[in-house]
Amino acid sequence: MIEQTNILRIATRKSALAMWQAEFVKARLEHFHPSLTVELVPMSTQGDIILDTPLAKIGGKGLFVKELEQAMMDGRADIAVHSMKDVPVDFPEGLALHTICEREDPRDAFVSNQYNTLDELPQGAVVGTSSLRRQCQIRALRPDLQIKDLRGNVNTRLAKLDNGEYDAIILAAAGLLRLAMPERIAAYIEPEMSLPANGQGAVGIECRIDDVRVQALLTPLEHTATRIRVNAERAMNRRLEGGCQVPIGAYAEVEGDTVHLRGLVGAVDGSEILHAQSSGPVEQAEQIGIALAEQLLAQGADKILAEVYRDA
Ligand SMILES: NCc1[nH]cc(CCC(=O)O)c1CC(=O)O
Repeated sequence: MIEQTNILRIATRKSALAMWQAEFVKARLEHFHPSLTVELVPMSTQGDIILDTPLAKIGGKGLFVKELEQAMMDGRADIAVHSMKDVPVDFPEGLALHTICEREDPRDAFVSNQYNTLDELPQGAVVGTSSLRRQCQIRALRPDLQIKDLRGNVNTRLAKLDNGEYDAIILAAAGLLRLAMPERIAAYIEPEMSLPANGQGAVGIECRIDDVRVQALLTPLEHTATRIRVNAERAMNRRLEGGCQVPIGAYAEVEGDTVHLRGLVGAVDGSEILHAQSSGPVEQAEQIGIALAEQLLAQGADKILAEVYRDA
């Protein structure tokens, strides 16, 4: 392949997990394009800087991507590597999600130094999570537990657990597996008990819409089944206006030519959780996501979400 420029710069957050994901994309790009030089451009985002306020109150997940997007718009970077879970449903003008890489384990993980499972936790135990989605599902399973906010990157959260501030914390299994800490996972929480967030475990790559050079370089990193699953999940979130931190779960699986999607909207206190599921041909992943959102809205999801936004 003839390349005018042989350098590609990756905008990334500085957290260990973000750096791992950027290094992973760098390695994949260098594997497919041996003559390409890939450089990382690490930066701090508002989401990394403001650590003392619950995410829902400071504007949600867009905070983790804005600085990276600005770097691409200014030409300081060519791509941004994101955890799909942290990517808002809409992109700024001139940027788009071009590539979705193969998904890691999408499940939530139960992490504790004393207890092996959620069931083993004694009455009133303190569980750390900053995710409304995890909070409402745990409250529904175990109304007696105390949920305490937990912010910071994966290592910060683990340090807070080790300090004794929590009896257990819930993290995405993907983050712990990528950071080579599988022994930290006391138990995987099955989707039936804690439906993952849309895109959890998948890495996505954003770039400028008009950058055909970079798009050609990215193409071999695309994973079709993951793309279908994440498209269905994100379409559901988008229809529910799940723009910021919300108690929404969305999880799709592909079986042959069929995509199965499960969705959930919950009241933060776990008092009410709406579930829905739907299946259809993979070519219609997004329509299935939208239809599922509409099923949830018809069950009253709009009222639950309006309450969440009012309290945030
Ligand atoms: N909210 C932060 C975040 N964004 C992505 C991951 C994990 C990795 C992934 O989902 O790909 C995490 C940590 C967590 O939820 O424990």
